[in-house]
Amino acid sequence: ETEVQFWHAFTGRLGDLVKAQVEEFNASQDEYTVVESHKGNYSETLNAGIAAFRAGEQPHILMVFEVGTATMMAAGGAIKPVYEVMEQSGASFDPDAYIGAVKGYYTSTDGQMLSLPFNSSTPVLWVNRDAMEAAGVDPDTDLSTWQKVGETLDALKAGGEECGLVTAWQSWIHLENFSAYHDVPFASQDNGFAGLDTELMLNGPAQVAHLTAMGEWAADGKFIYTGRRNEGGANFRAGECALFTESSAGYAGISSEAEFDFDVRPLPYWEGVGNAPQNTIIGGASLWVMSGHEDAEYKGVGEFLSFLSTSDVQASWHQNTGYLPITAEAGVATREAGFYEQNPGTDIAVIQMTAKEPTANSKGLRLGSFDQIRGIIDEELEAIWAGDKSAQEAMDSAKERGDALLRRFEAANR
Ligand SMILES: O=P(O)(O)OC[C@H](O)CO
Repeated sequence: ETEVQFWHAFTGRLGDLVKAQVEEFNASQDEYTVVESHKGNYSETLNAGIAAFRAGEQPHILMVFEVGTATMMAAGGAIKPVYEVMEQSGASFDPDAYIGAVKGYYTSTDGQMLSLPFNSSTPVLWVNRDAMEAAGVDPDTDLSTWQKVGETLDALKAGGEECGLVTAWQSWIHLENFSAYHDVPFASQDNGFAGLDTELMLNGPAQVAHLTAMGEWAADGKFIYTGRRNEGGANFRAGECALFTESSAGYAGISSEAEFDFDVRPLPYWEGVGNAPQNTIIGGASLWVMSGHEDAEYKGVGEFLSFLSTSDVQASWHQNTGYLPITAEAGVATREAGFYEQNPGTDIAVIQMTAKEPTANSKGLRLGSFDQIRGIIDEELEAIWAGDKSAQEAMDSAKERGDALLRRFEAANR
């Protein structure tokens, strides 16, 4: 059997679910064997793929988080665009079946799909209802705006809650999505979509006001900082925190581990700031096919990607994980099966991302070296939470340091 190597970044419940998908595909036919390997977190997996390519040992399929998209798009000869793989493999593939907001992110300017939007998410607010109740706060309290969240954090603290708010992916949620959701730019040139000559604009008044409030909540012990990625998930799932801003895909772990009553709400916005609520943007990852392999192997890659996009596989993936259903058909099948009625709130992510026509500020981000830039942003945010810098100082510095990397990327990819 022809072997297809698939490198991904999933552990825990998500890792088990990917394994199950691969096993199902392998059992469904006898021409190809997909071999899945966990290569660390999203950044480690991206770096492992790049290093392997340089050594001529690249896998066929590499999971790359949304942050690495511009880097992969600029990687030219290292990748084989998905539309080409599908065309050549003859596997069934209908690019129009994918929902626009998801497809658009991974499509070239001339409308060709470059990578498969396998696991796409958007951030939401997770609520530990038992923790709210224990602190004497009505679990149905309106948490739609950050103004209301601020009041609730006061009430939670007064009721003895030691971790009012925790977050995953601070830059993604509190800066990148924050900017889109309030319809303010994160970077110039339509957040990088319109050209490589883009500069960060994350130090604007809306972002600074939000981070100032978060910094005050951190100083008061109402927002607890746990790490740059999804470390806070462990605290939330253990029942230690009341509110958790995290990916819709937090559902996979929360639904399988939480021993408390939880619900999910739209990401809060600041009433009166920008055009909030606009729409939130995509996160998660997509599957990139790497160049340098045999035709017969690409045929197997095409069959596997086609299998992953089938309505049944997508519908159950969406329902088990909280990732968006990447095809319209999988969304309809999920609704018709009564899943959203039985699991209220699980359709919030799709609605939040697609309810409004995206603006130039809310289509997403396309910035080179963005994994490294996120590292800079994380460092600067940590300085705010620690009380070492004001939000304005930290974001001015993030802009200056991040822009230097954007200039280098521009020079290398002109
Ligand atoms: O947890 P995920 O897979 O939804 O990813 C969240 C962020 O997009 C990572 O950059």
